[in-house]
Amino acid sequence: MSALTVTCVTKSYGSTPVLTGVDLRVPEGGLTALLGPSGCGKTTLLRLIAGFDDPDTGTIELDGRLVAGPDRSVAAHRRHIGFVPQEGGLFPHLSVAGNVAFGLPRRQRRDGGRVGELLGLVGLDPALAQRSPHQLSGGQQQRVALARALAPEPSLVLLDEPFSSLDASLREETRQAVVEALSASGATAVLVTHDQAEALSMADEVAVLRAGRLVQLADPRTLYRSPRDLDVATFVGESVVLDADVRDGLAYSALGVLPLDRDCRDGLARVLLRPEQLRLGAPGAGGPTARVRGVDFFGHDARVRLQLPSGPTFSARSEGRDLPSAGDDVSVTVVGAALPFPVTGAVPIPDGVR
Ligand SMILES: Nc1ncnc2c1ncn2[C@@H]1O[C@H](COP(=O)(O)OP(=O)(O)OP(=O)(O)O)[C@@H](O)[C@H]1O
Repeated sequence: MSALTVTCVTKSYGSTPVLTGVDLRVPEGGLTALLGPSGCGKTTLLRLIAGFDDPDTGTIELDGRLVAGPDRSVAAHRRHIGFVPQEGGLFPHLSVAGNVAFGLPRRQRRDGGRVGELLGLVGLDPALAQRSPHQLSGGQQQRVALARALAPEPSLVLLDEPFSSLDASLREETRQAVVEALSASGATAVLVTHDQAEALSMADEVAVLRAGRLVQLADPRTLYRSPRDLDVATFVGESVVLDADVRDGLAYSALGVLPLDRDCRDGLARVLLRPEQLRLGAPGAGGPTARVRGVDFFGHDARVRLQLPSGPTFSARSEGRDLPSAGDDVSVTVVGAALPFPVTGAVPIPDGVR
């Protein structure tokens, strides 16, 4: 059964539509990320689910129970939903234990064991229980906020960009702790994020929102490998987009003749590759030659920015060793298949490679 079912939800503020016909199902025990650029309606959808606002049309069901719909709006505090806001929202005058116990049913509030259990669940040392929130790091505060949200064993936990205020190293560690805690508790969760890496690495399913519409709902691998369109493709990861002529199942492109990983009718198309599919070698080692325009070094790997003699630019991902330098010429070969998107109508071929 779906823990959360959103059906054809629409919401406008004044005359501005913010959500249009959104359908979403979140399976029980799953973590679904709502991913989209700023202003696409993620927070609005989360607020409607939480009961902080009502949809104009459509319905929301939690565990099969209608909580929002025509003539029905169950109050937020009766929806049995846990909420983890952007910056934790801990009560500053309460200790860690006080904050966590606040989420517990009244009869369990004096049960120190349960507080310790919840702190353990989110990977925090129970010795922190008597600290004040301001004596914790940002990541620890977010874990306490999650422990508080999980305490009453809610039907659903909503997390609104909970890692956005954390620095990179803390963010990684906190994400992992949150995924583990959610999984161990069996909770169903919806995470709002505009960070594609966060969505792909944490979620069981990712719902991509664009301008108030849900454009794709898929597991992370499917989303990355088979995005519904090029906008989704470039939003969920770095992309190499080539103009191509498709004939008999092959794409004739500036990077050579590429196999396709799904059927595509003959004619003009754009094809998608991911930068990690490109291999760089000495000039003449196979594939076209490109000039290195720059290298962004990340340690574990690097982004090599390239340009073909005919003008188009694109990037490859290369291992951190033996990297070329700006001004070098390299050969570019493609590993694996390209994903085709037929170009409909008489669309002029723009840049070629992005
Ligand atoms: N209470 C409101 N009144 C009027 N317009 C609003 C209101 N809340 C949100 N909006 C508008 O609705 C649109 C969607 O906002 P929302 O906060 O849901 O987007 P978002 O995807 O969560 O963005 P972000 O990632 O920046 O938080 C925006 O254009 C925003 O200005």
